[in-house]
Amino acid sequence: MAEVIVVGSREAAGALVAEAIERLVTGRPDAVLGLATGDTPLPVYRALAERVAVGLDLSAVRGFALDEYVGIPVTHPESYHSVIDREVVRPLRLNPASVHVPDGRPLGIETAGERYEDAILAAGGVDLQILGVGTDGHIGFNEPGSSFASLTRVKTLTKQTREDNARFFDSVDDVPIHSITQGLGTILRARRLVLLAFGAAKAHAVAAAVEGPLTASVPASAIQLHPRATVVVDEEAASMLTELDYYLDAFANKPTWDPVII
Ligand SMILES: N[C@@H]1[C@@H](O)[C@H](O)[C@@H](COP(=O)(O)O)O[C@@H]1O
Repeated sequence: MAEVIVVGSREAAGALVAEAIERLVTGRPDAVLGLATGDTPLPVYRALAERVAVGLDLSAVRGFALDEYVGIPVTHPESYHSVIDREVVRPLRLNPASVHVPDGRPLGIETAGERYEDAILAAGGVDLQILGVGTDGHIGFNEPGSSFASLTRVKTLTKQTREDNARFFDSVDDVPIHSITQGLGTILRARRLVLLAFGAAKAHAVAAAVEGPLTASVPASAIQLHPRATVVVDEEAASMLTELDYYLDAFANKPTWDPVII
């Protein structure tokens, strides 16, 4: 099962995951990070940027974003190319040439998924994958029904996801209909998974992912198949977990030899 860690705030979650990433990179300067977009991972990136400001060197780190919209120019401010550049590459002083985002441009889109898979394999795989979760239980843009074996490919977004993401665009009609996303099979190959979720709106998705049946209807439930998955949530996002007391107890009694996340 996934290890569940309940934190008091988004900032505390960011600090916890940033510390694990610093440990990872200290041991392996060219570690490969799986990068999520959305609001959820921002506290992690902010906490890492603070560490970079006081000397942490992430310049050899490599990165692979989870997903990208299809059908908007890469230069669009809400393309995940732009978001990753703005929220991750620049503040963390990563080498832009080492950070990859799926190619959502129409030309060659049929083979873009395969090319992305090849690039991840050539990099030696993802060491630590950061994940958020959609209110409908999607991870990346793997909408409900996505195969647990899926690899990077084009997915049609659900109405719910387009409505959730409309806040980044002028209107819901401006949210692209298609995306290109790492598959659940791709995500499960990462050596470590860290799924973050904050706020009551995510409580249902978190409970379904951690404790619900393994089902393609809740793509995030795929994390139950991963041997090293950690779920970092605030109290609101944890509020529908039936076994909450057990998770709190397990974390309070975590063996000292067992590091948090990494
Ligand atoms: N493709 C992204 C997901 O990777 C992200 O997890 C989800 C939740 O977003 P937020 O973290 O803003 O709630 O939104 C988008 O759909």
